Amino acid sequence: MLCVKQLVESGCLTTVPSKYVSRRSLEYSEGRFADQEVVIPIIDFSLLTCGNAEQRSKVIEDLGNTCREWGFFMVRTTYKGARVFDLIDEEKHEYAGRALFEPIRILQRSTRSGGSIAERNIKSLGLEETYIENIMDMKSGAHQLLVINMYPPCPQPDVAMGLPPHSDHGLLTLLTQNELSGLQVIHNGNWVSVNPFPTLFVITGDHMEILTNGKYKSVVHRALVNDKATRISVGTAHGPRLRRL
Ligand SMILES: O=C(O)CCC(=O)C(=O)O
Ligand SMILES: [Fe+2]
Repeated sequence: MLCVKQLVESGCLTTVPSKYVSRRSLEYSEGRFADQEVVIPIIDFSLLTCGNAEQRSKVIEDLGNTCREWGFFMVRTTYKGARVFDLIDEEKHEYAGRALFEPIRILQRSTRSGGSIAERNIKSLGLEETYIENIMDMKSGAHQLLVINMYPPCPQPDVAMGLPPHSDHGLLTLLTQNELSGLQVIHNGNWVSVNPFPTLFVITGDHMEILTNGKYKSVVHRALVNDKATRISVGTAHGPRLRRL
């Protein structure tokens, strides 16, 4: 049996093989599609560094409200590496590791961004920014997972699922994608489509929900496929070391 990538590359895929037909309909019980377009919140992190005191505290307040209400938000940032799909080749090389076992720089940067977003999340609850770092002993090591998802075009997008509904473990996941949409999150019992956005999505994970006693929700999300072109998403999940849990 050919894998999905081989099937697509064979050029003769006209229907989805039964093995890949999603057993659950796209509108399965966990959520229905929202009746009207829902606007997903955008948090402007650049204001934390270049805004005035009032703007900075507004960002923290917005972040708290968003984590409580959504467990998901988009980040406006001036950091170029966040727009990895828009970089030209020379720029991409700046983020490459120089040696085989050197971590790719974009991941190191992503660790810092993940850490600082988690700190702000916690601050928005009125706790010390270092609260998670301290109780999870994250100075002595953290867990990071890099996931690269590729969704080739599918001739029958309504019968197949790219990634079934799930929540992410970890504190939060930073997600970026090429220009194609496909990600959906559950909001108020409805599936809401996340339209392409040129920077980062942040998904609150299970550890964040547990550490905040359920105040910040770990959001259920999924990825749909499309029949037009290959969609790629890159996610980095950040959390405490697994043996620390
Ligand atoms: O492809 C996407 O947009 C979702 C990816 C995802 O949820 C994951 O890797 O955990
Ligand atoms: Fe996920």
